[in-house]
Amino acid sequence: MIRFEQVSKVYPGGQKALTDVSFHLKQGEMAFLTGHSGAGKSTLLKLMTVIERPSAGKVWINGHNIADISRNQVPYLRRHIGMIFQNHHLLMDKSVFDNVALPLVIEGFSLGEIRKRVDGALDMVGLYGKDKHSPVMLSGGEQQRVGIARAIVNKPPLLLADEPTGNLDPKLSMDILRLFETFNDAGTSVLIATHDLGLIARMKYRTLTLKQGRMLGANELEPAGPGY
Ligand SMILES: Nc1ncnc2c1ncn2[C@@H]1O[C@H](COP(=O)(O)OP(=O)(O)OP(=O)(O)O)[C@@H](O)[C@H]1O
Repeated sequence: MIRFEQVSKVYPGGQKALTDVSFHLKQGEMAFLTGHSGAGKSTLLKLMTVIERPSAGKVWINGHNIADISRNQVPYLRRHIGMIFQNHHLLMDKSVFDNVALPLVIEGFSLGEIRKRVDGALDMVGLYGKDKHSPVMLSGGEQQRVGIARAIVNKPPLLLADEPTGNLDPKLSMDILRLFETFNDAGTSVLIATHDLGLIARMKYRTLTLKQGRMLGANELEPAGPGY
């Protein structure tokens, strides 16, 4: 699903963000990504979504080596990745429905199909019936769930979450994590970047730890087979 082979990233200006990072997130796996501030977590996520490209090494996403993907093809790759942000990036002047529908509108789905899928996604995150609300009328936890509904509405095989529980209390954070587990149980691969070590400790998932741009203890890769 995601495979990094000896990936390094040096930003223009010489700032080293990642050094020789190798790991593999298997299809259907759920894992945490953690590390101190500045350890390189966001850079890793930016490489997965091709916002940035590696300075050295290989990044494989859904079987594609991103070195082979032209700028025009990047949006097609991103359609297979649901991205969830800490501040959820909602459009506050649009309804909950419009926010969740956005990826489907971009993909050109019919209005009937959009209605069906948005209802389904809102149901999954426990917000069925709130489609006409404005996000400003919702609590922080509900807004975060709108962001999650938007990320899963086109059923991507991979979900990436960047500090998805950053602004939430422990109970709401746990609820969000349980939601990710539901998607994972249905076969979606999930990678969650978080500082919240308490949350990680309460769950049973593999934790990828970055320290000053290096991945701790995860550098043994099996040979790449088909489907990487
Ligand atoms: N666009 C950029 N240009 C130059 N340096 C950058 C850029 N983005 C990140 N860096 C540097 O790369 C290193 C890793 O940053 P990154 O944002 O990936 O860390 P992080 O683990 O996500 O941190 P945080 O938890 O604070 O968000 C840092 O030293 C940072 O200053």
